[in-house]
Amino acid sequence: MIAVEDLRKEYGGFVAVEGSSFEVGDGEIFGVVGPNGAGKTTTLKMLAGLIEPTGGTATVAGYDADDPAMRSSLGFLPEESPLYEDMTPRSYLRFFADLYDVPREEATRRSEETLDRLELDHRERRLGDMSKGMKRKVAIARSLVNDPDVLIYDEPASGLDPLTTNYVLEFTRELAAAGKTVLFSAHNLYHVESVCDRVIIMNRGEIVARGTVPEIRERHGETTYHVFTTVPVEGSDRVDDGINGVDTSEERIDAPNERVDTSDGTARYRTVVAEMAAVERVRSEAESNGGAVVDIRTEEPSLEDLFLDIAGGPSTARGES
Ligand SMILES: Nc1ncnc2c1ncn2[C@@H]1O[C@H](COP(=O)(O)OP(=O)(O)OP(=O)(O)O)[C@@H](O)[C@H]1O
Repeated sequence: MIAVEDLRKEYGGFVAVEGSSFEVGDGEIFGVVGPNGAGKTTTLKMLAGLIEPTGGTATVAGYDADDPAMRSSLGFLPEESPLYEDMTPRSYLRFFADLYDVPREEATRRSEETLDRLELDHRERRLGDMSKGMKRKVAIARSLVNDPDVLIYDEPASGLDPLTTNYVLEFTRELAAAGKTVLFSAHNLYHVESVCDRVIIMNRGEIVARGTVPEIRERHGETTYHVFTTVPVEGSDRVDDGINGVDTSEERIDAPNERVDTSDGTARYRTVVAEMAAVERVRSEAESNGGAVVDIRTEEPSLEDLFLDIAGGPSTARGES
């Protein structure tokens, strides 16, 4: 597991991470998200023992993060992971297994299993001749050669096509299901939402939101109602009442839709509102225009929406000019 308490990193007078505290349990996938410069990589590198914190503590798999003994329990996948171009996936993985003193047979079995799971062919091809996606798979396999308890993955799916991305996300879920602790950072918030049990949102070096996505949604988000009517709803002033800044623009729905599409090609109109009271105003206005409400759907904000709301301000860290 991972335990972080009041972690801080200063570069000169510049505060890159401050007051960061969180815990990640065994079998949990924990997301670290935030805009550029929020302090994500700095946090991950402190946990991987690659940079020294200015303050606070970080424990990884029961070791202080700066204890070299911790490395044997950690699989770190940095955002950029240059590989030795003249090696093949097999020789490269063997090389790292040797560094960790993994017995040869065990290392071969483990590496082949991971490469099978990630569907990496051409295991004797020169790494320098492989695509970016193939190299990423080799880097992921490398993070597992020592069978670590804790995985720290920075943008694991970066540069991968959608199919391979799905393999990697599914694979990450399997690692957690097998009891590994996974810290996962990615800019693609749909990936984060689909794999992470809990997340923290960082901005300017600090954690500004935390919890499961539904918890964050409850605290910071707003459900919106999409009201479909048979007639345009005029008088947006009236409709706007109590809408709390949500986009209320009416939009003709031309695209086919299970319920909205009608066999006689009748148009439907959608109004987006933020409260049930506003739905009723749309209904009465439609009825007074000779129409009716034909459908109401609720839409919950995605992690992406929440992120933009919470961390949408300038991403400059404090102390930066
Ligand atoms: N070695 C360094 N010296 C000085 N400042 C640094 C150093 N490394 C990082 N920083 C600064 O610390 C802040 C946090 O950087 P960090 O790389 O942790 O952000 P991030 O959230 O990972 O961003 P990104 O999404 O762009 O990768 C940034 O403002 C960055 O410029």
